[in-house]
Amino acid sequence: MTTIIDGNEIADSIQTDVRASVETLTDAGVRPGLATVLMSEDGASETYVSMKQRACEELGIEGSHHEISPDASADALFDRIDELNADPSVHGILVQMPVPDHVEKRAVLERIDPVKDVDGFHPENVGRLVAGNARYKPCTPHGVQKILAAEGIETSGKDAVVVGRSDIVGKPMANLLIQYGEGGNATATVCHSRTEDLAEKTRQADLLVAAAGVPEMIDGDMIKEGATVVDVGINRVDADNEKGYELVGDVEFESAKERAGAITPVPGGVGPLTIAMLMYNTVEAASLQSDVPIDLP
Ligand SMILES: Nc1nc(=O)c2c([nH]1)NC[C@@H]1CN(c3ccc(C(=O)N[C@@H](CCC(=O)O)C(=O)O)cc3)C=[N+]21
Repeated sequence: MTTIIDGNEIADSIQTDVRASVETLTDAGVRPGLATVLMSEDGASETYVSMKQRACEELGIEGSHHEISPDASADALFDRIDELNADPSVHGILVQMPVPDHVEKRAVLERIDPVKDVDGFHPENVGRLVAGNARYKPCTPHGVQKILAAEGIETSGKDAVVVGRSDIVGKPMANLLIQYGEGGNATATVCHSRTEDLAEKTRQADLLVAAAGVPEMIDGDMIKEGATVVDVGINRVDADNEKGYELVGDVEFESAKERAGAITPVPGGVGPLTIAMLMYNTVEAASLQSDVPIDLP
């Protein structure tokens, strides 16, 4: 029997722990604060940012949202980041990606105070992660590790294949998988658009993480019998419904579930964990910046 992993349930349980830490901090006079910054009019980006703000509200985190016109200068964004860096009530800053083409993404990530970088994208935090001394683990790969832990899926000694080499998912995911400790000790292979014979690689995987951003590119034929399949893709494809689109993953769910031992759906798989781990990193950030200890698993 294939296990269909319930990401919402795992995210809820993490949020319960996060809520307890929010209370610890608030009782000590520190209300955790997260600032989201959006420089885009893209519908999906607006949806994701509002989901993050809603999660803040539910957990007692002070959320503030900042919109900057996509036509504004890069300096308008940098000035706002500087203000948020200097604001002691803001412990975490998230600049929603993508930013417009005239704004250099790298410069944005480097502008955020690394202690407030709850995405974990600043080069200092990337370096710390690779060195095995992470400050904030990037939310999506960290969420994948939480899914594996919640389902009791062993990674140690296993063949893990990550499809996609992005800075926000593929690279940090592979790094976490090869690290010492729980959720690590795997043999990780990273595949991408130039990989020759992708299916030959994915069929070796005990754990397959699909994070290429290509709708339904992984089908059942590419999956080893009994493998764990984690689908990170969240793709909007045109559909004949009132929204005009539906969400599909990077995995063709119907054929994949016939082969997988366990599989995450889209929606309701990794997505909710990404939000939960952002909240987790925000309370970590508040604790670090205030020296009030918290106890998060
Ligand atoms: N600086 C930055 N940090 C991010 O973490 C970041 C970002 N930029 N840019 C865009 C991506 C995308 N992302 C999602 C998070 C949760 C869901 C999620 O919860 N999805 C629901 C469905 C949502 C729906 O209905 O549209 C689900 O999968 O069940 C989706 C997408 C965070 N991102």
